[in-house]
This record gives sequence, structure tokens and C-alpha cells, in this order.
Amino acid sequence: MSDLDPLRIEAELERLGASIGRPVVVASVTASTNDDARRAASGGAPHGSAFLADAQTQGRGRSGHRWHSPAGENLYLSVVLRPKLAPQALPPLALVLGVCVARVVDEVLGSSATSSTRAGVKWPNDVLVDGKKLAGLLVETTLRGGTIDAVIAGIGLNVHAASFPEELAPRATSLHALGGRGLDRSSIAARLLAEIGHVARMFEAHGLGPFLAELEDRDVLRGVPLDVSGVSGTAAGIDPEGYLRVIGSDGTKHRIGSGSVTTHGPLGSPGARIRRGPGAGEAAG
Ligand SMILES: O=C(O)CCCC[C@@H]1SC[C@@H]2NC(=O)N[C@@H]21
Repeated sequence: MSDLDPLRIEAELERLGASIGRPVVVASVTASTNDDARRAASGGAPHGSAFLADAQTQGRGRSGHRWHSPAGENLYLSVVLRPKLAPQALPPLALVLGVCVARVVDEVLGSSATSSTRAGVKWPNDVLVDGKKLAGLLVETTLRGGTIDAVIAGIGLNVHAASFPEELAPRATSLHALGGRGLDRSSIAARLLAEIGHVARMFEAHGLGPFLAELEDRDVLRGVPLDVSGVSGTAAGIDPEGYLRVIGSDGTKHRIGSGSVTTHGPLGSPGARIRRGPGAGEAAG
């Protein structure tokens, strides 16, 4: 019996008092849940409609990468959001959703603020634990007449996977590999949806501000040498608009709005600031 069941997701959403996640549609196999959500959104699907699949045949990540989507293993979830925001206010949403996934991951793994398994956020759209990628976010937008018609928030979260294809194995992990037991995709999906409903409302009302301290704490790039968008330097935190701050090798300050990051050193660990004590880490920004 599959642990991905729309009736159980709905029951759990009710129990959690989630504001989104209805309707919830679960396919056994689909091309991409982001495509399912986008199609439904263009047909008028309401804010909060959720699309899941047990497997995807054309799961995709950012920059046209394939997203490993075998049956029975992981969570492939896309949500239709209809925020009343100007398109230019939208880019930090991926970071906010990253925080949301990280919170649920901490809950599922029982990680505290100082645990070694505390989930980190890697700008712009990854969730990592112990230096390996556990989840990725793909946020796509449809515009109508210059305003946002719908945002499709796609989340791939590795749940049961015990192994990965050779090319992913060194940098991917799953909740199971991290010691999570009794894992249940329906319950995790409902918790994610409940949290997304909450953070999406907060983001719509207040922008990135309420999430900045947590982002700073979960930021695994801070202090790490990297290349991004033609800039080589060291990551120096995330600014209030969601840009990545980079101090170039020549000392120039940069704000990066988008791009793929190539790191040249070990990633930082979330919660390190808390472990070092209040005030620590301020100098890095
Ligand atoms: O890390 C990334 O590049 C983003 C990966 C996003 C994968 C999810 S799985 C559910 C949804 N459907 C897709 O085709 N992609 C997203």
C-alpha cells in the first residue's frame, strides 16, 4: 500500500487547520506536477490547489535539469498560489519556501536549532542537510497583463530513497538516509502544505522581513568561496530583497539576483551562529 494517499492528506490537513491544500490531486505517475498545476491554474484552479505524484517521467529542476523522480520514494508536490503581489516582489518567495521546507524537515527529523541534522537553505532554492541536497524548489510564474496570475511552487523532497544514481550519490540525501524513521509521505505533504499556507500569507503581507533572521541562521553559503553569475568571491549573506551578497576576490561588493552557484569549499552549518553565541557571525556580513 502506498504511503501517498489523498484521503489521508486531506484528513491531516483538516487536523492541522491548513489554509491551503484543497483540492489535493494525487497521480500515480505524471510528467511533472508543475505542469499539472500550471494547466489547472490556467483553467482557474484556486489558490492552494495541490498536485502530487508517486512518480514523474519528466520531473525538472532549475536551468532545465532533470529531477530524479522514481516511484514510491520521494515527494513531488506542486501548489498553485495566487498572491496579490507585483511580479517584482516575487523572487524571494523561493527562499521563503526553502525556510518552510527546512522547518518541516527539522520537525520530521526531530532536529533542534543546534543539531547536526538541522536543515540549511542554500541560495537560491535548495534545502540541504549535512552538506547534501535533500530538497529543491522550482517556482514558476504565469502573468496576465503584467500582473501575477498564478505562482506554481514545486517541491521535490527526497523521503525514502536509500540510494541515488551514481552522478547524484555524492551530493544527494534523503530523510531515510538521515535517520528518519516511520516516514510517511502523506503526513509530510500535509505538514508542508500547512506551512506553505502560513508562510505564503506572511510573505504576501510583510515580504522577506519576517524570515531574514531565520534565513541568516540557515544560510549554508555564508563565508563560502564561490562563483555565481560571472562573479568569483565569498558569500556574505542574503540581503533584505533576497539578493545574495558576494564580496568579490578584489574586495568589490556584489548583489546577485539569480544564478547557479558553484562552491569552492565546504558549506557552512546551519545553527552555527546560535552555537557560537549571540552576536557571533555579524562581522561576516
Ligand atoms: O533543485 C531544483 O532545481 C528544483 C527541483 C524541483 C523538483 C520538483 S518535484 C515537483 C515539481 N515538479 C517538477 O517537475 N519539478 C518540481
